[in-house]
Amino acid sequence: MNFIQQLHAAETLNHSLLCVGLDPEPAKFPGAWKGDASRIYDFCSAIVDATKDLVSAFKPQIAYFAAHRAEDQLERLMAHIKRVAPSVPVILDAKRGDIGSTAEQYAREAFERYQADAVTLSPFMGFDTIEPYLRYPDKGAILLCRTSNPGGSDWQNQRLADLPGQPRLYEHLAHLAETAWNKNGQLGLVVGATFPAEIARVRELAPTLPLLIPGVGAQGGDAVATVKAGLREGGTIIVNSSRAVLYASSGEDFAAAARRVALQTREQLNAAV
Ligand SMILES: O=c1ccn([C@@H]2O[C@H](COP(=O)(O)O)[C@@H](O)[C@H]2O)c(=O)[nH]1
Repeated sequence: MNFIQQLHAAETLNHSLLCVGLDPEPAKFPGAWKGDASRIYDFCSAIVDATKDLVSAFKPQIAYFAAHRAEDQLERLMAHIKRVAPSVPVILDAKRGDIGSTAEQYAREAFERYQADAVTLSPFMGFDTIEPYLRYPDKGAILLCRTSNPGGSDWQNQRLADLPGQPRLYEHLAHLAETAWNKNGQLGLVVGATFPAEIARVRELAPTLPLLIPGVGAQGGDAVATVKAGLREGGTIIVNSSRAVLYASSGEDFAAAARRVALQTREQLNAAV
């Protein structure tokens, strides 16, 4: 099964559009684990175990592991997810972007070292920096398009004066990703839940691509508006929530609390379909 097929299978199995983001911050860990980076695996695997039947994907963000020299724990976590939730695809949020020879190494890191099913990429350096990831035919490559942060507007909303109709940068990227760049149907796009109008515009330009949508929960994005703007027959959405789920409780009940928030979020998304 390729990434897109895996995603659809997990959506159906778990009746979910929710992706739980795995952004471990030891300073926020419960009880005796607080501040202890050697507990990153224990914390994240407990979250996985508590939510694995509620999600369409998991999304570990690599910086939260690398910052604590915890790449070995990320490897163990990826293996754990494959073992306990083999139907749930894992998106490695790495936002890589570099020349082709370096991109080949990043692709090996994501797909061979970590066994990710998809990876997030910055398309800023052009198609030759994306192509090495597409040599893994079963894997997904999800390109930053209209990001959830306010500063995303600095570049992504600028108009490209040389192109017919002067599209905005994010609009042109959405078009390329739906058409010329999507050689084997492996691409998806990142669009922030904080900008529902832009989600709708990206969906117009890229009717079939999966949209990874971070920004509900801690960033305040509207779950209902996200579903209305992004979900179409033939074009799914992967709605990510990280901190709101991970840190729903700072006590020993953190995994049960994470499950409650994941369940509520899944139901909110499903009610908007
Ligand atoms: O535009 C983007 C792209 C990626 N992210 C990532 O998603 C999560 C969001 O975490 P929350 O705690 O739910 O806010 C995080 O890993 C970001 O690096 C994003 O927020 N916006």
